[in-house]
Amino acid sequence: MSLRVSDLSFSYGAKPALAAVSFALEPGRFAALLGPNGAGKSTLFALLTRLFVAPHGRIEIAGNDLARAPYAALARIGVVFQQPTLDLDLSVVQNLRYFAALHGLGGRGAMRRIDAALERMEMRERAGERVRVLNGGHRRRVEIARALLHDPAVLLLDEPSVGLDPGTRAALVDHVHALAALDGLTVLWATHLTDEVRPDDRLLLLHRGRLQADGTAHALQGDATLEAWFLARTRETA
Ligand SMILES: Nc1ncnc2c1ncn2[C@@H]1O[C@H](COP(=O)(O)OP(=O)(O)OP(=O)(O)O)[C@@H](O)[C@H]1O
Repeated sequence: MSLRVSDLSFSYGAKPALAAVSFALEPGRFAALLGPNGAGKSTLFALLTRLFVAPHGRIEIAGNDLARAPYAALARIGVVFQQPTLDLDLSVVQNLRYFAALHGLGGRGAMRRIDAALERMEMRERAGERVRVLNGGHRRRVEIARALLHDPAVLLLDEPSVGLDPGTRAALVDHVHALAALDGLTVLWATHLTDEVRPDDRLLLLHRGRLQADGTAHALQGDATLEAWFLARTRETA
């Protein structure tokens, strides 16, 4: 398994945010982490990236225990956070070189990886342009290329389509599906939008900090639309 989460719980003070969450993802899998606002998606990502340390439970990334071998585990994970973090005044390639250097990658080896990552995201011909002139979808693709530079086994994306128009969103979802299918990358894509989930995707439904459903999207939704299924499963009972 590329990513294994076992019995993970977390609270902000007295307020529980995640309760006994467990799942495992195999290589090449696109998994949608679907949940309404406040479900606990960002908290789960903060634990997976070790921004927070989980007091309960266990996380394994490509066979490395995040608590016992954090450097080995984090080296196998690529992350695209909800808030864009590119330097708008640097070119695409300068942004990527800076990040490569943070990972101890330099010289020709780094440039080869940068070329390959931009190629994977169909952004190679934009390498010399300032990020400021790129549209939102292309900026997101650069961020994904950056997250792939160190050749991770697992790619985490926290609501990466926020602020993009529907066509651009759909193209980005397609791109990342292709990465999982062609490169054997394990993808965990957090969203609250059901139209980003494909029928064959693994679907993890998170609501009020609990994993409420885990399976293939088409099997979970049955005869309902995914939107109707999602609303029924997450309707607040006051
Ligand atoms: N720093 C914090 N302090 C206290 N409570 C927090 C903090 N961050 C998140 N929470 C609470 O924890 C719960 C889970 O929040 P989280 O941000 O993980 O959800 P989410 O699914 O990512 O939502 P969103 O889509 O709005 O980002 C929510 O009830 C939220 O109010």
